[in-house]
Amino acid sequence: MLPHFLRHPNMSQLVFHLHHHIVSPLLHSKHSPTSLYLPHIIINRTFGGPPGPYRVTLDVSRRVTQGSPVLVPLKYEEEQETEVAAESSSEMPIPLDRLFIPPGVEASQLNTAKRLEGSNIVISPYAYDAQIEQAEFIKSSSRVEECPMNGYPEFALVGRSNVGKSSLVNSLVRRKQLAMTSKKPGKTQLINHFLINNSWYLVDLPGYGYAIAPRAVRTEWNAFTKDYFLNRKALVCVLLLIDASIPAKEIDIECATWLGQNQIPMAFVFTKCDKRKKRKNGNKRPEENIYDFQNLIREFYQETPPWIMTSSVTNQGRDELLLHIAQLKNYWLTH
Ligand SMILES: Nc1nc2c(ncn2[C@@H]2O[C@H](COP(=O)(O)OP(=O)(O)OP(=O)(O)O)[C@@H](O)[C@H]2O)c(=O)[nH]1
Ligand SMILES: [Mg+2]
Repeated sequence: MLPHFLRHPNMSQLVFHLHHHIVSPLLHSKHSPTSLYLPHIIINRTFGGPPGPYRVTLDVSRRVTQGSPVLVPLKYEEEQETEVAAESSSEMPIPLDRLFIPPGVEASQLNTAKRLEGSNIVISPYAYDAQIEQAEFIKSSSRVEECPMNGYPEFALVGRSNVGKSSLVNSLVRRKQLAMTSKKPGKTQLINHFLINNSWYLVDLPGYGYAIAPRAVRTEWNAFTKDYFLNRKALVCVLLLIDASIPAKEIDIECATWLGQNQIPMAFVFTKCDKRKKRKNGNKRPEENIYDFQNLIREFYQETPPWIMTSSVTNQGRDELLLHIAQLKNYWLTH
């Protein structure tokens, strides 16, 4: 460990300084031909807290094989709990490298940026007009070619059968049964388009991993959804729903991995965060399941993906998810 102590007035200057005076020289110094050592920089500073001074530590012990992707070797850690205006007092601060920075946020804005409660999502200047005033069921389709073709931006809900996709649609639009829900998995078998505020679509997709469905149906689902994810031009973001009341299933990890490897814009929407099963039976809290899940999928994502906690019973995360949808949609419409 090589300790360095720097004083710097703002984060972007600090990062610039670190890269030019510390990271670059280290990367270009005497390394063996097959491997190099990436400095691992720890900056003790809470996101959203006051600017510097920062305590910077260089850890040159991480060996990275040449040819593997060079990740920006910066790690930010909290030194103390600093007051952060946007976060509720009960929430833990999130290190900067675990935050999702949406498009439209400049590096210089990071010092003052706020994040959505119950999520790792930073709020951008495009987070406006988020409320749903009008919601209308448009059609059910069984193939991508049958889906509406007017090019409105689209947000697709995907996830295991019974995870709560249709319930989330109803919670977002504040209607009891706009989307049909059921205790029995496999209720939604078609792609349902809901037109919101006459300007964008919320799409309820059939659930995956529906065990009772014949294998042929499941294979077809895979072919269909992959086609949809890869070729639907108006698809702004896939909302992958994961049940936070239980540990993630293998099929959830598979889906998350596939989306990450194919670089499909997505967000993890954790559902059923109101459900707290008894700990004495070995169950974990939603927060713990969410934490475990992220560790399982981290390596498949180049950048930290966005995640948000929701419940269709208490409507936790409803306004926050709508704000995230709005900031992506508004950016998409203007670029
Ligand atoms: N406690 C709790 N239960 C929920 C929540 N969301 C959904 N459920 C319940 O989970 C069950 C399945 O919900 P659906 O919304 O039909 O699930 P789905 O993902 O649309 O399922 P398919 O259409 O079969 O793919 C229902 O019994 C819901 O009442 C939630 O946030 N909290
Ligand atoms: Mg459904």
